[in-house]
Amino acid sequence: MEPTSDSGAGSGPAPQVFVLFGATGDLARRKLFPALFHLDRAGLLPETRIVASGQRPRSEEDFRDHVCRSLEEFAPEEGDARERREFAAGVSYRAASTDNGADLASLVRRTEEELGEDAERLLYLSVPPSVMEPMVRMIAKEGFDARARLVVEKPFGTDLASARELDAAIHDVMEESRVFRIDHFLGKEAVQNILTLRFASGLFEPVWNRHHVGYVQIDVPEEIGLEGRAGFYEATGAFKDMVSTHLFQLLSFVALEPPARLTAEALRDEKTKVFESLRPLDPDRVVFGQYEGYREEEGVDPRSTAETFVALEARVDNWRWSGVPFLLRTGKALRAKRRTITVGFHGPPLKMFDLADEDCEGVDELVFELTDEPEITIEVRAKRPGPDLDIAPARFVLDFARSFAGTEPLEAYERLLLDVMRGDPMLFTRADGVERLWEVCDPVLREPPEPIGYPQGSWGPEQADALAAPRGWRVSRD
Ligand SMILES: NC(=O)C1=CN([C@@H]2O[C@H](COP(=O)(O)OP(=O)(O)OC[C@H]3O[C@@H](n4cnc5c(N)ncnc54)[C@H](OP(=O)(O)O)[C@@H]3O)[C@@H](O)[C@H]2O)C=CC1
Ligand SMILES: O=C1O[C@H](COP(=O)(O)O)[C@@H](O)[C@H](O)[C@H]1O
Repeated sequence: MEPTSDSGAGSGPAPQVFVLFGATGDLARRKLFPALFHLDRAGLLPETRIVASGQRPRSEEDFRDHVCRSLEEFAPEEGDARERREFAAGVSYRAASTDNGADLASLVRRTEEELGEDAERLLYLSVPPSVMEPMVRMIAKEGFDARARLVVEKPFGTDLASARELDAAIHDVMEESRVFRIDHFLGKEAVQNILTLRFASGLFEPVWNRHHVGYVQIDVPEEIGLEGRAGFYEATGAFKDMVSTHLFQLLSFVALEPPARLTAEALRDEKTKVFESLRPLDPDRVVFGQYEGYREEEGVDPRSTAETFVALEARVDNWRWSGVPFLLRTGKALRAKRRTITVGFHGPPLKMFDLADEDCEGVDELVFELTDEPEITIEVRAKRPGPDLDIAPARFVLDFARSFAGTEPLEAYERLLLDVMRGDPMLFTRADGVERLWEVCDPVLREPPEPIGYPQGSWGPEQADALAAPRGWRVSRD
């Protein structure tokens, strides 16, 4: 997707000093180093020096080994051992804390001088929510902010008050146009296809409303459990980790009105209007769960009430969506990993064929699978080949492989890192939208439901199925 005007995107990005706070963490090893490595090998990365930082001192050699191991584990298909070592050799490491970043700051200045005077500084905050605001203050104190772009990882505070404090701290040191609040789900190819399908063709928009759509489901079950992130997860939980962030961002792409122009501000204005129209959540329409065995995980409080599963119903109170339930679900240690958006259309108004009553109630579903190689299908009914008029479910499949042979999709972080370097904020979230989302979530934060236990490998607590009645969760039906 190419922005048309106010995004600030230029030609090729300038050389970058990429300062990664939280470089010893899970996100860095799982996604960020593999993304940078891939961009580098694909020739898409401008000349870049990575300056990595965690709170504990480590030797540079030790950290480079850590980078190589991360690449081996999370990008096994990419390059060979020599290329991994060469990439890691370009990474430097300095410890920094929220109180002291002096060593790191002087390394960044030296690196910048080596890279030349047109070098740009990119500060990436991949640290837990509790550390964000003090880290921003430290960055200001050490003078890191000069000419920098700042990338802030979700969840952007943990409630309305803390989000406002974080924004205030950021705006003390940097203007909003330099701030990139990253939600990597918006970098996924299939998510951008929601916009193209809706607005680059005339087929869907006329039926994209309450008259034709019966429900929307945004369903992101995960098979993985804690993956050693107890510290982060105990303080954050599934609701703030996934729902108030990724799942609501996806909802905004499904629900937004056509922007007047394809510019970053016009698109983000429309997203914010969706958030403004969201009804504050009703805790009676929210189910929390916790997988059995969670309390025995290393680092978890044996009496923890952290939720590892959330299912809820959201309502967008505007003329387009009035009466249409938006059902959101996510959780850890579930039966399958999926990231699926389903738009369920009303069935035919009259029973012409010999179908059961429930089959007339909306099996026409448009399904987006948010995989790196996007999959978009439409579930309808068709005649089963043969002598009788047998009706059976069948699907249209968007044939990306044939339509776009020879092209390679970018993984979400790859795409978004490039966007930051190009100065294009279109796929990043804005402070007003984030603050409104915390208002919408406030009733649940104040009155969180008691998490209900569920077996690992299941679809979560049964109580979540009632939310999606009568048809149930599409992903559980597959
Ligand atoms: N993990 C994931 O899959 C995803 C995570 N995110 C977001 O990324 C961010 C980081 O998450 P994740 O990597 O999982 O978290 P981790 O807990 O795995 O890592 C946290 C990182 O922050 C550093 N850190 C913690 N406290 C301090 C401090 N007081 N001063 C300096 N550094 C500190 C840690 O350093 P040290 O190791 O030295 O303690 C570590 O490098 C979060 O905002 C999360 O929401 C977003 C998308 C996906
Ligand atoms: O932000 C997060 O996202 C991941 C899921 O991302 P995906 O791209 O692998 O689907 C989730 O596992 C993690 O808990 C969360 O912090």
